[in-house]
Amino acid sequence: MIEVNQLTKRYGEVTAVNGLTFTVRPGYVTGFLGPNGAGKSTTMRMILGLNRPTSGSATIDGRPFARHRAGLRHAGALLDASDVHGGRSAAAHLSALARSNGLPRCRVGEVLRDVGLESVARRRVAGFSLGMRQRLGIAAALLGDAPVLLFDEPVNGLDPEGVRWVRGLFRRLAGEGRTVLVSSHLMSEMEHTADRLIVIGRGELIAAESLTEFAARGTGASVTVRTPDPAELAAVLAHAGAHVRQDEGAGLTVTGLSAARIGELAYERRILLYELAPRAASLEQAFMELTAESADYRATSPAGDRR
Ligand SMILES: Nc1ncnc2c1ncn2[C@@H]1O[C@H](COP(=O)(O)OP(=O)(O)OP(=O)(O)O)[C@@H](O)[C@H]1O
Repeated sequence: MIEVNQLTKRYGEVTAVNGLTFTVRPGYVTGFLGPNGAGKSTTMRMILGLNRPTSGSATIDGRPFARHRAGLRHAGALLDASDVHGGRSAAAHLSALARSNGLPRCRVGEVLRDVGLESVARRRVAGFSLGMRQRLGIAAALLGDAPVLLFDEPVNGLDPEGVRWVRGLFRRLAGEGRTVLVSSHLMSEMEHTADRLIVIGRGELIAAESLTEFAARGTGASVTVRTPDPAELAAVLAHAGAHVRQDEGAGLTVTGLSAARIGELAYERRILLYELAPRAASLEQAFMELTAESADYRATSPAGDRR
């Protein structure tokens, strides 16, 4: 489990992370999302003890990472795939890591197999593509067979087959009961990978919840209602502040009221309901809406419309 409590990091005038509090639970893939510059990498580096917080704390299984004596056995991470000595082979790079962390040499062959780099194990990393470097970075994260794993933008440079593979890998790792935190600035990458989301913008927490809960926050969220008396129900709901659209047949599409509130109002007026179905907004839409204010670098249309 990763626990972040009131974590703050300032670089001079820049506040990269501002009072972040969240928990990342074992057994799930948790997506760590935010626009470019939101503070994801800085937060991950603080969790791993590589950056010192200005204030607040981050712990892995109850202790700061630096206080875990067997570092890589406790938490593995892919932070920057280009951060490898190009003159070394993949196997030599992983062997050096295994040696310095007191891990058995046999792990090197195992993780190279896990990430599909077995056939190029003896090749110099300088000749690797970005996708191969990502796989090598993932292999390094897996080396210690750690219960807690962090991956910063792991999908960068992977081809579609690689993306599918990495999704399957994260699901398997979470299925084994590990804590898996994966950062991305794209909701489309997380939609099919993550069970839960932590969303930040300008260093501050926007959401920490399931995908379903997050999607329900978008303004595109609506409730479909069917009743034998649509005109009367539409009038009641409009009076309560909802926007109501009458669909073909006896259906209404309602925005601005929860399904629970619609059910209560119908019950109070003794209006029969045949169907009461919440429809979530798309995750992408919710993400764009909730982070619009905090996106530093987003193109605007000529009219300045940010949607
Ligand atoms: N060493 C540093 N010195 C000064 N400012 C920094 C430093 N590291 C990060 N920042 C600033 O902190 C903010 C957060 O950066 P960070 O790299 O953590 O964001 P991110 O969410 O990982 O972004 P991206 O998706 O673009 O990788 C940015 O404004 C960045 O310019």
